[in-house]
Amino acid sequence: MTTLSSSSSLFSSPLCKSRFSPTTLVSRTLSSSSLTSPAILSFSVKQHRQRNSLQVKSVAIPTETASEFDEMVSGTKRKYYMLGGKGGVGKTSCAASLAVRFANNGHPTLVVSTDPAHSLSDSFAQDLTGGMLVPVEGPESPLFALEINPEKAREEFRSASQANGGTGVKDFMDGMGLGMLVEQLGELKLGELLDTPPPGLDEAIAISKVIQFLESPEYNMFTRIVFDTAPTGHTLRLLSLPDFLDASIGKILKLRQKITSATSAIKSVFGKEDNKPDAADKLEKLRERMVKVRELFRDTESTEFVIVTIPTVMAVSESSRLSASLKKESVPVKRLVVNQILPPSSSDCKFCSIKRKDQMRALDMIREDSELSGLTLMQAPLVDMEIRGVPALRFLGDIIWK
Ligand SMILES: Nc1ncnc2c1ncn2[C@@H]1O[C@H](COP(=O)(O)OP(=O)(O)OP(=O)(O)O)[C@@H](O)[C@H]1O
Repeated sequence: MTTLSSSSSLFSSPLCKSRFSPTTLVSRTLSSSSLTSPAILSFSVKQHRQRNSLQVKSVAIPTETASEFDEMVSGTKRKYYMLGGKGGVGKTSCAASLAVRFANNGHPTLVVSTDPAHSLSDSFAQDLTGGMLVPVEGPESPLFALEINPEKAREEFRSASQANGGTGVKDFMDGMGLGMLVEQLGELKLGELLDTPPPGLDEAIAISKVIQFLESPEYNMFTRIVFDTAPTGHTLRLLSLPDFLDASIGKILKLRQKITSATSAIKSVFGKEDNKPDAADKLEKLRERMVKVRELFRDTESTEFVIVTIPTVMAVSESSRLSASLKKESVPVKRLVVNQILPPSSSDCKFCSIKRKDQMRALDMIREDSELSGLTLMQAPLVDMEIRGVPALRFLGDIIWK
């Protein structure tokens, strides 16, 4: 069994004389009056750690009012949670902890990393590479994790697209004096696009891959799907990418149609066989999945995008822009997780108190921000341990997702 260890404090700097021991574990909404002095629930990390190392089945966390998590967990209809934000703010930790929390509350859950720089394996302290679903040991209901291998997914996409403009078709068409039609395929530069993929392409392909998985009956059991998405820039490009790819593939398919009708006319004269039958089908399927990705992101019934941030001016500004872009793209956003908040320090640590003041200013900024103030705020403290493995994720999840 993995136990939580805390061998090193995050505050071992000479500036901080006392060992850091956070006690402010709270999730509140922005409508509450005292954001700058969050209510302190007397529930220490130490207590939590003790409970986890004893593997207590249900961790009783004091709650303030009807919980946000109640809403997230209710119903057996499948729901998708996409977690995204600036790099390094704790997206993976939050996504993995949410997945553990769902699984511990009766939902067979799948957690997927579509970030090309995966850290889900590190977070679960388990090897999840290989592009297949891997069972995660520990939670009460089934929890599976999946790291999509972007290279592999892209390769699949490439072979589908090349099959339409590849040498097989070209040679055949050249032979028939219709090579210029095939050249038009080249002008779409899909091959180039795959050699130097724009940010977002890997993710779009990864998400479409997940949809492909979920279409098969053996994956019907999952009622919660949590996505650990790539950092903000990728996510924003991803949102416009399906339209772009949809258009490109649409053009290719039209050309393919022209080629097919030209070849069948020639075939009927010369009796030649075209043995490239299913490439267009494959491409069409891919296009359909891209459209599904786009629809999934905008489906208010089943999907929610959760923005994860930290209380710094830079992160809050980026979150505000992300929220605006998501709104523009009609992606449903309701909650904002502010991670790594320093609890008030009882020691005379100057570094801690300056840092906390800065953080409180950033929280004020959130409250005053026109984009973010309408979101439900969920606060998570910076804890003095590495969030790794199911017990640690369970611990973090119980704090954030209340
Ligand atoms: N509340 C927290 N308290 C202490 N450490 C935390 C907390 N949240 C995250 N961390 C730590 O911060 C580091 C980065 O977290 P994580 O990998 O979840 O971020 P990320 O946003 O997914 O990063 P990337 O953008 O690089 O994928 C990890 O070492 C994680 O354990």
